[in-house]
Amino acid sequence: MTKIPTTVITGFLGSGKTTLIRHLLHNAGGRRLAVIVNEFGDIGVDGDILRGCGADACAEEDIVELANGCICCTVADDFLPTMTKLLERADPPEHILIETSGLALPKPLLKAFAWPDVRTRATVDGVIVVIDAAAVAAGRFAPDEAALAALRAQDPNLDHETPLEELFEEQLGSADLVVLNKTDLLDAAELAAVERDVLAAARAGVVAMRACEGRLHPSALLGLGLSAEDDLDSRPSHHEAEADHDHDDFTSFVLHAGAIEAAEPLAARLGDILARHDVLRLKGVVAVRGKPARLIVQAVGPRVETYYDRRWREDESRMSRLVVIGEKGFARENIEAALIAALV
Ligand SMILES: Nc1nc2c(ncn2[C@@H]2O[C@H](COP(=O)(O)OP(=O)(O)OP(=O)(O)O)[C@@H](O)[C@H]2O)c(=O)[nH]1
Repeated sequence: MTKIPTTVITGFLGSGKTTLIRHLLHNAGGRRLAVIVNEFGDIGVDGDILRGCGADACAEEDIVELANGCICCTVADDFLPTMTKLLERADPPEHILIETSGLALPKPLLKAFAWPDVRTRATVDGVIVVIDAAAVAAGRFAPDEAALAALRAQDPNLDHETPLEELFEEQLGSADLVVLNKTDLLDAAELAAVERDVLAAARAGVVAMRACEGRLHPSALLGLGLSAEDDLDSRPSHHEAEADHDHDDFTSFVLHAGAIEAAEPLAARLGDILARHDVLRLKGVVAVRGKPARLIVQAVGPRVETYYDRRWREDESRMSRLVVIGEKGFARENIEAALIAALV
């Protein structure tokens, strides 16, 4: 039996995974694709955005959400049944894309491809790690050396890595191909420096492709034919010994609100809130009074983007909902209060 090639697309929160998949779906060249989308946070935004993009390569039912937590922790309960169902379809997809949550450790997912139900019918074509080149250049994944030195002076046994740095390394270490995304936000010298640092942290032989909004030709991303599930030992992991990794270092909440009066001031208001608080990611759907379409809100670090995607359906209630993700201990009450005040 021919195995269905499956591409795992991973990378930190907001690096551009959904954007890259949207581009793939619109340029699939007749190939029938299915997408499994996993998100951190209690509401699915990415699946909704992908379904809203209306690409021919992928019907709405071919986009499947795994919403019960990070894919690396729910492999047996969520991923395997979903994948098996997809593979058992009378008319299975020609290629499967899996978007992991931005906080996922890819290795437990790769290990699932060794399970008998999956192994005989699917193979990991390749692991693509999408990198927010601007966030790397801004030092978001690098430790604050001065602060760490001070902490270490108090406690010499201190773990030397921050949660962000560790996750970044873990994802990068699993890559077959690195997409250096958001190149529009950097100049040539900055980009070259990021590329050098990223490749130094990846496995030997891994190449980086530069991209803006994930716009790469599908032939560069799909059909790598690497059977990554047979090559797990070369992918280092901090969590090899942990059966269950519960993302203790990160947390999220969902904010529900009514329709807002006008879209224009929202981005600036959100930008202001994000400049004052340590939010890693904010995204969701906002209803604007009198507007027939949904306003999508996206923020990665302090950068905010808003755009209308599709019309509200008759059966949908026109409510706003935002998911907010940060490191554990972030000022949830203050952020929540500020967001409620901004969503008017
Ligand atoms: N400037 C710039 N923005 C980009 C680029 N690619 C994506 N973005 C924006 O970055 C934000 C996050 O993009 P997504 O594709 O949702 O990122 P993601 O990795 O799927 O996010 P999570 O699933 O939350 O981890 C959105 O506002 C995108 O429009 C790019 O190349 N340049």
